[in-house]
Amino acid sequence: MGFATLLSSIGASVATVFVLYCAALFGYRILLHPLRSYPGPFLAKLSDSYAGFYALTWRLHLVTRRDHLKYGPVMRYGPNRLVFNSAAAFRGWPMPMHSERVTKSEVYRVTQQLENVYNVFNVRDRAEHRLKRKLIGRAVTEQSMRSFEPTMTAQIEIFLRQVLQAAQARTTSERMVNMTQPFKYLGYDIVGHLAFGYPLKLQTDDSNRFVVKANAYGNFRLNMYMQWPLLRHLRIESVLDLLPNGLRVRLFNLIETMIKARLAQDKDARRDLFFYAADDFREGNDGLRLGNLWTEAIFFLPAGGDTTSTALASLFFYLSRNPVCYAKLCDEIRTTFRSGADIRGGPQLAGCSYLRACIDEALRMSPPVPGTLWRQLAYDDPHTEPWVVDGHVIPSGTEVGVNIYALHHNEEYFPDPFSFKPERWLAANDDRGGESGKAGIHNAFAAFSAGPRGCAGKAMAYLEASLVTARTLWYFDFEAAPGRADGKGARTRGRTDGHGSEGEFRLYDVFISIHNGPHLAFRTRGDYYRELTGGEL
Ligand code: HEM
Repeated sequence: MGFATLLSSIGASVATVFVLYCAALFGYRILLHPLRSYPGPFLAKLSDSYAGFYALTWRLHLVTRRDHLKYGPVMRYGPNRLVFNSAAAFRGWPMPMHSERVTKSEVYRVTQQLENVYNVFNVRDRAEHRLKRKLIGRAVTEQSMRSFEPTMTAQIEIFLRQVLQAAQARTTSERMVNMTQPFKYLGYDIVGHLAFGYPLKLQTDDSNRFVVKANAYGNFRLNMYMQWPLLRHLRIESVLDLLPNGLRVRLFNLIETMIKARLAQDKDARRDLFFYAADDFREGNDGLRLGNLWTEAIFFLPAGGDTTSTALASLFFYLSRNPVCYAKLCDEIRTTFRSGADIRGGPQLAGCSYLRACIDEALRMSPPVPGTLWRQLAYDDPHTEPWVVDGHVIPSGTEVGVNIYALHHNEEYFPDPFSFKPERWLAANDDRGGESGKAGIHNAFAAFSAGPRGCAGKAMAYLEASLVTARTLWYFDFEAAPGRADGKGARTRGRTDGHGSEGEFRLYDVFISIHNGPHLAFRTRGDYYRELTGGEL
């Protein structure tokens, strides 16, 4: 037998074995698998490539909602995955009897850089998580926020002075601002101070602005891995690391600079994340990089920098398209406070119930984390009774999730889901127990997730969003910039997985949301703005 013949017969045997393996695997998944009777897209039952493909196109949140409309409230969305679209399923896992039994699923491991180094976001061991959460949580408690507020306010004032510049510009195009950028820069500047007391200065200098793009690419890659874990073996990041001056390399260098700058100061120099966590989070065996502090920083910066800016961009979008809501909110802010400087965290700001309702409604319609957060029964769960989610007994090894975007647009909880209606959050104040009442819709509000793995920075997010919105409306008026479509045209002709309506702020899902716009035109309100310029015109 010639060499070529030998080679081709080996090739044919390998191909046959592969085809038989796939046939057996797919046959098992369709005919014998414990999830076989659940409805769902056929390809998703065979392989995670279905979700992986839509993650690649940034539309997985839209497609998941569309599929729920077709297949119902529980569907098989991967060989071992079930996704639910009900408040009962969402509230089910943080219920006391469940919370100790459930943890983040295996897929979060794809976000680890080293096998045994975890951060608060991806750690799966519950005892280890409790410890990390306690340390990280200290930096973002309501009490810590009170001492951090002056730093946050100083950054917000930079933002407001830039808005003033735009409002006073001569030409229409200069007066128009694409709000995605200033909100991203503000978000990162604030979280840079909160993490390591570090002035990232994205608002005033473009040297570090690449972090926004670097984190968006990083999240996109990780989201792909989370949806289609097989892709992880491609190790794209190793290739990216070879690119001199690539975004990932620059991001890592910047984080190293931030940590080193903070290490050079006294621990007590400021009340930042480092202050609270430095004694427990040390350098790794390989030095600073990949140590605990490093891995926490890699997560903390986008967690705090990207999310709140999405909440603000979508809120400003909806306010600029809903004049009645805009007027009501202005009235609340402008009658509650006596000056812009008077707008601070505390009972008065917390008492602005319409403001809070507007923020919640924006978070509902355009959630900064729009996807499915996968959970699994903890590997060391000592209980013998089954894990039940919304009446379904979950077979062992199954990953379960609720898609935040789909739940937030579920008409059962949010009638007319593509309309911006802050009133829905106020309407049922007297009907706390009722299904359609406040308690009912709060149960289906998942923007911050819930339970022990819910967002640690929720208090900070509300403070930041409230201060920015209230102070902007104190000094300025704004409207949608003429000639800019923003949300319009979101429906793609012939496609059924487009965004729901023309009035929706378009988000793209890369685990966090990315977006563009809204484009707004600002006007100063009377001469209140002089407070920002020290009295100068
Ligand atoms: C509107 C703004 C925000 C939204 C919508 C949001 C949403 C979320 C969500 C959905 C999770 C759960 C992720 C998962 O299960 O995989 C989460 C986790 C987390 N968030 Fe936020 N977040 C926001 C702002 C912030 C801020 C400002 C910080 C801190 C500076 C922060 C810190 C964290 C941390 C530390 C976790 C991990 C919690 C844990 O696993 O124990 N977040 N966030």
